[in-house]
Amino acid sequence: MTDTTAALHSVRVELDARSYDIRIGASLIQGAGTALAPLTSQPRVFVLTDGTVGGLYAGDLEKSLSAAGLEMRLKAVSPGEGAKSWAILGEVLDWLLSEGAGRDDVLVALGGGIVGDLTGLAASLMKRGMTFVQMPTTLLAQVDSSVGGKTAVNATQGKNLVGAFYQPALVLADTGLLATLPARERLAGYAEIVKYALIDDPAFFDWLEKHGLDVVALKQDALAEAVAISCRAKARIVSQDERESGVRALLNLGHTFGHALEAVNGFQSSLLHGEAVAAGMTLALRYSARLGLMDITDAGRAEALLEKAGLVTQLNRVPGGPYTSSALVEAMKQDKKGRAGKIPLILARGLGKAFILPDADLADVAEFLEGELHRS
Ligand SMILES: NC(=O)c1ccc[n+]([C@@H]2O[C@H](COP(=O)([O-])OP(=O)(O)OC[C@H]3O[C@@H](n4cnc5c(N)ncnc54)[C@H](O)[C@@H]3O)[C@@H](O)[C@H]2O)c1
Ligand SMILES: O=C(O)C(=O)C[C@@H](O)[C@H](O)[C@H](O)COP(=O)(O)O
Ligand SMILES: [Zn+2]
Repeated sequence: MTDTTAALHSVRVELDARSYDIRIGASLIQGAGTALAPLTSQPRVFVLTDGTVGGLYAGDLEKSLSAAGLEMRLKAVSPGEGAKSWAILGEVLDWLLSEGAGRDDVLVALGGGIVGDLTGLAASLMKRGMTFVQMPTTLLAQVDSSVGGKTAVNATQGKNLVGAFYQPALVLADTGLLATLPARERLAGYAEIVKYALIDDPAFFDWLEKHGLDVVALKQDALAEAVAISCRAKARIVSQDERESGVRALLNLGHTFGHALEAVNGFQSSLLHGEAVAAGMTLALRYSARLGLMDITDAGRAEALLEKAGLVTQLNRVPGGPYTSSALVEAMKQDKKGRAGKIPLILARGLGKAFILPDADLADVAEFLEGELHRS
């Protein structure tokens, strides 16, 4: 019999005692029980999901857990960024406490980045840390949010402002689950894939120019390749700088602008995180060109790659808003990377040549954004 649960790719995140594997492949959910059993001494596994993902996949997960002698205890939150809130985090912790969960229990995030960020933070807080497993079900979560241990909820003041670094013990990325993902969500994940190419992998950028649409169309070979390349890139950076004191900030390319767009939009579903990052990366590259750091035609090549897939890159066409340069710059000041009044920006000296500018001139950024808001 063919082993449909075999991982196609396995990527190791090296973090001393907190090292873990990312397994990537189709049908991994069928072997989830076998993969999780060694992580717990308890006969049950706690699973947090959202209503949509739970409706689609909680049954498959339960079957697999049950075949491994594990009972599933499930909670579903409402889909959407609103779940990354204090109120919902409190509900999740109340649920775990009322179920008697302990440090030796496993808490699984079955869902996209929203469920993953919320679940990871709950796992870090429960009795100061219970075992946490990521089962990412969106493209974005498989290439980015399930890896690296950033967990958070949002605040009215800004994105991800309350959180912790808390690594999972295992990531099971079943690429088969992406078959039900809406097209718009696929594109949001694609934006974070393009990010890795723009950070430090020009060969991957060239590959995406040829095969990017196959990734978005979920053609299995291209998809598995792109997920594995992305996870390797993220694992390499996280292994060097787990808590973002240096090089990890590169993973924030496009995010200072992107998070500002999300905050001004009020975290509504009219603007997804990945959509904000696509526009944010374009702004970062165009601002780099304005500073004379990179060629505007290279910034245009990156913009064309994103646009060809269907992502909106021009600030004046970004959904949500209204966005003003002053509101965006105010929101940028909440960036967690800021120190002593300085706001760093991730900029680029070319495609695949991102770097950290430690102290952005926000008056100049405001003038730049004003121009972008009127770009034709
Ligand atoms: N921790 C990190 O390092 C990190 C990295 C990137 C993004 N993030 C965060 O991740 C969040 C965005 O995550 P996301 O884009 O995965 O969004 P998401 O979690 O909202 O999922 C997207 C939508 O798709 C649905 N869905 C999920 N999987 C599905 C499937 N297989 N089939 C059908 N529908 C499915 C969900 O119900 C949801 O409505 C943001 O809050 C962002 O800040 C965190
Ligand atoms: O893992 C990282 O580091 C990232 O920056 C990945 C980003 O794609 C992600 O959106 C992350 O949540 C942003 O973190 P933040 O610290 O800027 O809130
Ligand atoms: Zn992101």
